[in-house]
Amino acid sequence: MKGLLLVVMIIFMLTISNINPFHSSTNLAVAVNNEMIMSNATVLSTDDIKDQLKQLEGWTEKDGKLHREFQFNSFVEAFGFMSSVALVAESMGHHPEWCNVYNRVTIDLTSHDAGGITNKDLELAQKANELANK
Ligand SMILES: C[C@H](O)[C@H](O)[C@H]1CNC2=NC(N)=NC(=O)C2=N1
Repeated sequence: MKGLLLVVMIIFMLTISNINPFHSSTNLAVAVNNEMIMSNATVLSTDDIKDQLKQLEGWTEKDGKLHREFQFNSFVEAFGFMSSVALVAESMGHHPEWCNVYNRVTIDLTSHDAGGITNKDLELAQKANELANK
């Protein structure tokens, strides 16, 4: 009887102290999940960006953002490129800062939520290059 009372007391103490052994796995899962979400939005180091830019034709880092200027044969081609990039950006939930003057499109990429350049920016830059070369 005393043993049962002790077990009940321990469970009660753990419950009110928020150390709940039955849900810790859920808490851990949430923590891991948050880390996974955050890992997508992790700001890259200068060295990492330099390394990645070697495989990213035409892109540079300018004012803390990925930067590239595209030139097309016409305004219509430039606008078509922008339309394609816009659809990709929307599907990613990640959007460019850009400007269009006649047949030229200037794109700057940064992750506003994260406060710097992340893998999402590299991904969108690569996809923009693929669309420009189509
Ligand atoms: C709610 C919405 O998905 C977020 O605000 C997205 C939208 N597009 C975005 N685009 C960019 N470049 N950075 C962001 O942090 C960002 N956040």
